[in-house]
Amino acid sequence: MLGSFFYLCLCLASISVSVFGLKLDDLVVCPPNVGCLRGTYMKGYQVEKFQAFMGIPYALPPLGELRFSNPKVMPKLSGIYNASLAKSDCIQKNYLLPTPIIYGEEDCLYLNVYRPERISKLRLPVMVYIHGGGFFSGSAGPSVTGPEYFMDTGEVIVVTMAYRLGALGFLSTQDANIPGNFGLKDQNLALRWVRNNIAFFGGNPQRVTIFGQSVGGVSTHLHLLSPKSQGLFQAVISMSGTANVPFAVNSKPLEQARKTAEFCQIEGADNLSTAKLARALRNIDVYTLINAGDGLKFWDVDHMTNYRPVIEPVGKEAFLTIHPNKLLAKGGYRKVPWLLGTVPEEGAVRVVNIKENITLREDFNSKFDYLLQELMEWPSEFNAQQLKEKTKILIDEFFGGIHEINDKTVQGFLDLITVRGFKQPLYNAITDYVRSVDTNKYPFYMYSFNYKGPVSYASIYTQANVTGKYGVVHCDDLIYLFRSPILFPDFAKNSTEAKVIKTFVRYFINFAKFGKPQNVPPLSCCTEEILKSRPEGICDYHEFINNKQNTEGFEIRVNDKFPTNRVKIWSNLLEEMKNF
Ligand SMILES: COC(=O)/C=C(\C)CC/C=C(\C)CCC=C(C)C
Repeated sequence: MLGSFFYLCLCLASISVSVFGLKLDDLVVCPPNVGCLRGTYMKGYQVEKFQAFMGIPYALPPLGELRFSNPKVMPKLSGIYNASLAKSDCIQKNYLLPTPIIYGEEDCLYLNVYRPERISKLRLPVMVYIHGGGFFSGSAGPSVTGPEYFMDTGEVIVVTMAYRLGALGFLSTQDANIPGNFGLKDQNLALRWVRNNIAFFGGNPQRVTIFGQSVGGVSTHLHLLSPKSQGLFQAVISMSGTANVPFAVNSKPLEQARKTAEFCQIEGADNLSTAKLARALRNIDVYTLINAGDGLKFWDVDHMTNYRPVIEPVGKEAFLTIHPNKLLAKGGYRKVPWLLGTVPEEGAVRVVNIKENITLREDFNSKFDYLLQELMEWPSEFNAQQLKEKTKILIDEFFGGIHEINDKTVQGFLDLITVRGFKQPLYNAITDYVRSVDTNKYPFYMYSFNYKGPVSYASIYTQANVTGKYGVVHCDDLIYLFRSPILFPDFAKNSTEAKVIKTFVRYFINFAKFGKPQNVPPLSCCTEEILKSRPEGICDYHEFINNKQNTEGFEIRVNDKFPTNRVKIWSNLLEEMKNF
């Protein structure tokens, strides 16, 4: 009896402060290199409570000289740090909302750790979430990225982190003065924090899954490609974003840094040395800096994502030194269990507001060919004549030859952005993978979240309530993974949505635990031959879909349909994948 009492104390000593084996306080955790953190209890969605340690600093505040610098490890905290409150989001101008305003803080490099109330002696799998938001917006906080549904299971530890956004996260002079990729380096440092400290919360640092949505998905894929992130995780879930999307890499960062400086009224912005440019940009008021990003827009809020990851010169601290497309084509990255996710109407993230806002739509239609061409982000090697011809092919294919967004053509517009922005990159990422990796040894998995519920992000993207009108849109799968009390009301506990949450969260947790989906219909292994043999499809994937006929109201089935013909139209237009 006494023996097991001491054994229990020994286990608990690593996760909470103890004196002579007596726990002082469950809510105080003291990782030796971090210092002591006092967390709080939060209410679960189905369970009574779980523990939250929020606003933990993982890097020095990136202020003053540290603005546009690689993140620096946070020194050990003294005393007992109050980790019971979430910190502000990273300062951002959120172009995803119909009226973008600036909010948040420049001092924002904090992370949140959530764990079940009762921790077993077995270390729990850890799931680290990287939020999306186009590299210019998003939140790691519990009012948008609430961990309640994961905590209801009592089976995992969830970590969310904030990372620098927009110019502060991604502006670059492409040299040592402002190397860029700060947002990704922040994520990397947060992952290092998890590896070094999560055991003190009861987590298993050898069983870490990173998952992210949209540019969070892009980020997860980039971590898979970057040697800097080697050894920091054991599985990856990339939702609605891969490293080869057209908004993943900035091809002209220095030009953009100079333009930003010009819009900040910095004198001589276009010919200052990069050292002087960096000094001047470090001294600019943060609101002026963020508003300067508006000057980079060619129309309304487009391109939505201006500040992006960059290819850095080779160096000790570089995160990405080779273009992701090259790495993907060569298979030059680590092989860990990989789950890819998508939704049917990804393109709605931009299309809904253009269609619903009459002023915007009319303005778009008044310069339709020009704006459509610009939106497509063609590679710079095509000349004006080629672009004109390629745009015509798109208008014929997706708009039935009609040069206008209207009720008849809107679905075509939606399909166009969906395929160009998300599905063609997804298909290419898979093609590259099956070409270069033995998928019998290193399989990957895919899901499509098609469940149509009573709320939708479509109504967040525009002023009107358009839930359902555009189908299942970009971010809608998040509704069933994270509680977002500032965006959506809670679902009734006995609703179909509550069941979807339980099932979808379980799907993710099983992947984190076992490296593959469990207790769902099996998928056949994806090979190059299978992919090639399905001109109207893709390899098998799990589809989450409504089903009024069964008691659950939804089902998971195996599907293989994909807009492959349109993917190929794009691949031809981009002159990619000639031999596939
Ligand atoms: C939550 O959303 C995100 O993280 C991502 C974005 C806001 C980027 C959305 C990107 C587009 C609308 C552009 C798609 C790209 C082309 C059509 C070239």
